[in-house]
Amino acid sequence: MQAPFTTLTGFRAILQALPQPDAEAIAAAEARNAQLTKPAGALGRLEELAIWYAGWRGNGRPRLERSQVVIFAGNHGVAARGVSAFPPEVTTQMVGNFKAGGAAINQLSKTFGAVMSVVPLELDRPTEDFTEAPAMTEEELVAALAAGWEAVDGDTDLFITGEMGIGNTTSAAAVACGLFGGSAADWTGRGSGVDDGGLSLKTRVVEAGLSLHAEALSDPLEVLRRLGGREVAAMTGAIARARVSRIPVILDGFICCASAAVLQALAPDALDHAVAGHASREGAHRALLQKLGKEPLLDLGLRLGEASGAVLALSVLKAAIDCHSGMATFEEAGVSGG
Ligand SMILES: O=C(O)c1ccc[n+]([C@@H]2O[C@H](COP(=O)([O-])O)[C@@H](O)[C@H]2O)c1
Ligand SMILES: Cc1cc2nc[nH]c2cc1C
Repeated sequence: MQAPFTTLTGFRAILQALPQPDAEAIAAAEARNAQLTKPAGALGRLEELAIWYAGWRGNGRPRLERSQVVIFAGNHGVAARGVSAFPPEVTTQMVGNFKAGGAAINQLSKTFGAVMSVVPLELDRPTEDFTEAPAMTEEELVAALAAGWEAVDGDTDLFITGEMGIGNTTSAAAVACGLFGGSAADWTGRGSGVDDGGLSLKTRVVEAGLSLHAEALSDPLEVLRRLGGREVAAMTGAIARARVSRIPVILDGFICCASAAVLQALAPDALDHAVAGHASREGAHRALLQKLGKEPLLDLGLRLGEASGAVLALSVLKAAIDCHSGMATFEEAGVSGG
């Protein structure tokens, strides 16, 4: 579906009129949950997950049959500053690997039956180095938001987005710092594996970006335009599209959550359709999840990105829905209630 906005004003307006989950489906799911053959609350967070999912799908006894995973890839001008453990050409090389089926996310998507695709965003035209200029023009930001929006299949039951972009933990740290304040050091981490020297350089780079753009950071979309990147913005657009179509989302790691945070800053309920898939090993991911008010489903020490943690969490969500929709009630099974 073509994005229903061609300007940032248009994108902003969409976020001011978001649909809510279906209250009747939530009530039906709660009633069903109370009758299932288990002590009340014994399935812990699985119960909340199933009821949350039922609300967004508008069905008190939902199914999860079609999951979509989209990986957005972008290159960052700021990568030339030496903020990553890997050279910038790895972004394009990994896109080749995704297309050939050789990356972790290809295997994980296969394991959990998700349809995965990759969307490279002008890889031969990196964003501007945000320590010197805004990363993107307004037109470039709108194009990236629209690319994200248009990548979502309106018929999917669940949406997951991830990214590939050398330098993007620097960009995501700057976006998080721009949105939430604090010092650059609060938001920077080792990304793809920089050493102590790399981490202190990266922190100085984030500081320089924040200081250059300090006067313009009260608007979350300006934070995204000045400090973000194409794949960061595409994830923002995709998560927004899923919200508008009432498609539940599982968030991935640090970069994905920085993209999502922009939406929350624009509309406080914009992420009600999203759960946090996992806690990444990236230093500031937990702090970011706290700002989003999200408790991660998994904590496996991952720091890969490319939607890997979110797709692993899909297994938990699927299990929750299968229990909710497949279990017998006390009456059906002839089991005495407590
Ligand atoms: O998802 C995460 O939390 C995460 C944490 C560390 C690294 N990454 C991945 O590593 C790349 C960014 O690392 P860097 O050091 O180049 O900024 C990018 O392709 C991300 O997918 C992702
Ligand atoms: C090899 C490699 C694979 C990745 N996948 C997601 N981010 C990545 C970063 C690197 C460096």
